[in-house]
Amino acid sequence: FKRYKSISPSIDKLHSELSAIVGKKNAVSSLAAREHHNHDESHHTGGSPAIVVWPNSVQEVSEVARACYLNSVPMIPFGTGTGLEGGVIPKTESVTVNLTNMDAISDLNIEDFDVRVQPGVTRKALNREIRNTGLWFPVDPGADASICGMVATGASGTNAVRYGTIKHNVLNLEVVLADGTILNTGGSKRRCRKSSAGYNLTELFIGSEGTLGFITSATVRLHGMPESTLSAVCSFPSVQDAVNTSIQVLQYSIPIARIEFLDNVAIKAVNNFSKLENKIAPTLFLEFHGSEAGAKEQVNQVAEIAAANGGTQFKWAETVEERSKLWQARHDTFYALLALKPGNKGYSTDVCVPISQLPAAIEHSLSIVEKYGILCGIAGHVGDGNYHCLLMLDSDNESEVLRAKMAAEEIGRKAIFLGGSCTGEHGIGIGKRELLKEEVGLETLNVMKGIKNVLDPRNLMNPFKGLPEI
Ligand SMILES: Cc1cc2c(cc1C)N(C[C@H](O)[C@H](O)[C@H](O)COP(=O)(O)OP(=O)(O)OC[C@H]1O[C@@H](n3cnc4c(N)ncnc43)[C@H](O)[C@@H]1O)c1[nH]c(=O)[nH]c(=O)c1N2
Ligand SMILES: CCCCC(=O)C(=O)O
Ligand SMILES: [Mn+2]
Repeated sequence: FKRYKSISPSIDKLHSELSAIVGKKNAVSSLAAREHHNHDESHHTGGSPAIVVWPNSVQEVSEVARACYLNSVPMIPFGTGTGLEGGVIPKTESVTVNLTNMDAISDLNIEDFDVRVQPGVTRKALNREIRNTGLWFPVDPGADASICGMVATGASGTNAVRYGTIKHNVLNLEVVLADGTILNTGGSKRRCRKSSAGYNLTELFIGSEGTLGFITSATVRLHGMPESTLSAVCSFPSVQDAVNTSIQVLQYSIPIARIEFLDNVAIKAVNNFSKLENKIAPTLFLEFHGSEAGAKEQVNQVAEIAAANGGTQFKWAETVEERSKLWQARHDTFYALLALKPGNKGYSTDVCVPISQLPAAIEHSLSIVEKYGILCGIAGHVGDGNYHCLLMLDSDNESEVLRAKMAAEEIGRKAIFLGGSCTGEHGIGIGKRELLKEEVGLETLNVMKGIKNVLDPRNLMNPFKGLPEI
């Protein structure tokens, strides 16, 4: 294989040092390894890492970090590469640290509803492992992402309206800082539901996108499996009617488990891709969890609200298979939309607004994509006020790339204007660094920069991501 030819001698020296730490076969600069680590699932592009390492323990991560730190070479943590903001893409000559070899699930406390996972554990792997305990881990970005990667991006998904986002489900983190220091954000072995002890360093690392350190294990909360689960689809005369239904469901404090919006384009795409037969109309995918009586009561209340907004009768997913087909289709919406224009890349926006502002935000988004002439499908976790416009673009078409970028920026800016965020769950990554500045303001940004400077004074942890340049 072709070995990477570095421009700086320090990389060759570092390669030998890293091989001595993780073993020769776990410190690689082959073209295949470099290309595997030069992209995520987004449209973003950049360079390839100079070296990829696969540490096997937290001590090895610490020694790898120490070696990179002493050689002043940037490091990029790599989970499962399903991110949508280019977070794992190198922007300078870097070492990518692939954490998937560390895949232990430990400290399962069934009575306390918690468990500890290393970065190689994905959400599906955890749920497989604990399936006979009556517990589950509900945070579900469509992809089978690593749970530590989900912590790093501040992820959520379709269940957040009922079970919270990853932020609400983390009790403690073990992290390795740029200089190799190992620490537990809540203190060693802490796994209590609440703590007022000191600054909340656990939340500091949630959504830090690899810019503050490596997350080498996460202690997360589990939930009891519901006794009864009912799923249904309901279509509406207009986007507003569907969105108003979800707002009213929340206003009545109905503890709905999932309430997901898909527009006409997205419904057409999932029908084709996942062989469903939904009416082409603004649609809600719904799920209810509870005791048998409790879930039915929720259904009756939501059916009444939907009908008052012109919704059709619920179409039920009757069997377990039908239910998982429905939610797999929702999770595959990104790929379903891309299949509408084969060869295109997807540029996903991710705004989150106060729920009362959803109708105005979505209406504005639709006018923006029309203005820029971009094909777009909308899928949203409307129960959280969070939705995605997936802008389809041909990456060889410069004008289209530019127009999509401008559209995404205007959509993000409008959300900020409405009291919302430019990213509800995907993160800032490469593309939203300027919007972050507009969202939090200069004073807050300066505090963030100060924190970055304390934890990573040489700016070696995933530079050019998250924060605008210092
Ligand atoms: C089809 C589809 C659908 C969705 C999504 C993706 C795809 C392909 N996502 C996005 C994605 O799954 C989500 O951002 C995951 O949290 C990324 O986890 P990975 O392990 O793949 O991180 P990945 O390897 O892509 O890294 C992402 C970022 O986190 C950092 N990182 C990763 N592991 C780390 C660690 N152990 N320590 C420190 N930093 C680390 C990286 O450096 C990078 O900056 C999503 N998301 C979502 O929130 N809701 C959703 O609905 C969806 N839906
Ligand atoms: C098209 C949306 C991008 C992925 C995502 O976050 C989701 O499906 O919810
Ligand atoms: Mn999403």
